[in-house]
Formats: sequence, C-alpha cells, structure tokens
Amino acid sequence: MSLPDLSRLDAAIVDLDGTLVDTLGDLAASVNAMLEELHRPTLPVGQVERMVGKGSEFLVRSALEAAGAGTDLLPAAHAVWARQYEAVNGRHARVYPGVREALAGLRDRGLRLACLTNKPQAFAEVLLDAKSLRGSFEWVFGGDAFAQRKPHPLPVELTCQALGAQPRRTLMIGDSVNDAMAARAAGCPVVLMRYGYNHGQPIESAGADAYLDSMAELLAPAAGSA
Ligand SMILES: O=C(O)COP(=O)(O)O
Ligand SMILES: [Mg+2]
Repeated sequence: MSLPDLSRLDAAIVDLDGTLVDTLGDLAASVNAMLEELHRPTLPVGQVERMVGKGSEFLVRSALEAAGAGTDLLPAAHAVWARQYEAVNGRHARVYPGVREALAGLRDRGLRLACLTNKPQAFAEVLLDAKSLRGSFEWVFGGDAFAQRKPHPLPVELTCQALGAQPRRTLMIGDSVNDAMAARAAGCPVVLMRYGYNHGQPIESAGADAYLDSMAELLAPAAGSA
C-alpha cells in the first residue's frame, strides 16, 4: 500500500458513483420502478448494489436477468429505466464525507481535475450540478462519451489527453475494479475508496496502490482522518 505523493502528480481523474456520491438509493429506486412498470418482481437494494459500476446497460440487463425477464426487453427496459432515473436523479444521493475537502485540496495543490464515470453523460452532469460538484472539474466524461468505457483504458487515456497530463502523473480515484483495471492499463496510479461499490467483491483484491476510507486521506495521509 503506497499513498501517492501529490507533488509528483499534475492531475486526478475521479469516478462518480461510489466515489464522489452515494447514488445507490436513486439507482435502486429507478431499477425497481422500471421492474414494477414491466410487471416484474423488485430487487433488494443490496442486490442492485452489485450491478452498479459498469454503466446503465449492464445495470438494466443485470436487473432484468435477476428478475427473471428476458433480455429481449433490454432496449425498451433501458428507456423505462432512463425515464425513472431522470425523475429521481440526486434525490436520495449524498456526497461522501471528505469529498469536497479533498477536491478543494487537490485543486489548491495545482492538480487539474476531471470526473470520469460509466454513468450516462447527461445524468452525470445533472447530478454533479445538483450536488454543487460540477465546478470542481474541468471535464466531465460519461459512459457514452467515448467508444469504450471503463475497465477499458481508452476513456482514461483520452481524459488524460483532455487534461494535458501524462498518465503516470495522473491519479485515478475510484471505487471498483473497473477503475483500477482502466487506470493500470492506461499507466496511471490508482487509489480506491473502501466505501463504494465493487460488485460484492472485497475491494482489497482490486489491484490499487492504496485503499482509503475517505478521499481526504489523500491530503493528510499521516492523519488518516476523514
Ligand atoms: O453508472 C455506473 O455504472 C456507475 O458508474 P461509475 O462508478 O463509473 O461512476
Ligand atoms: Mg464507481
């Protein structure tokens, strides 16, 4: 476990769901509203949690499978989910402790910041605005911004380019193995938050440089405080 030396970094790329904002309440509410509309059984929140992090198509497909529905419903179901999510986006969501402090501290130290999420771009922009986080980032890139999404390295490489930073000097901050795999393959150091969503798997096996309980630990690693 080695915490990054901020003086050796020019930029940071920050994941959204499970890293900046706890969005599980909105995601579960919208998935279950979709299933109800499709006359399917709803799912426990803990089950929905394991489906978060690989984008909305994966979320909807996994929910349909878990509810015993055929994936031939996928395009129509995704449209239903998107309408439901738009209606609740931000309502049950909360910014994790330490996030605002960490973003301000990273910016104060001269790091350029981008948010890179697998959440659809439009929903990401609305959520970040609603939580007064949009202004912290020079760029916001959603799961539909590029030809590939995390865990593919392409979105990380293109975000580094947008920030004008070399991958080895750009820290990925995430909560799941998708963030770690994308960062590693792009050549970025990576830290993962323990509080997020990792498909029901232990986060410590995700291959990060460090695992944190609060993003604020990046600013004062010795204190280890939130
Ligand atoms: O929409 C999702 O799957 C969540 O995406 P994120 O963890 O990359 O922000
Ligand atoms: Mg995430």
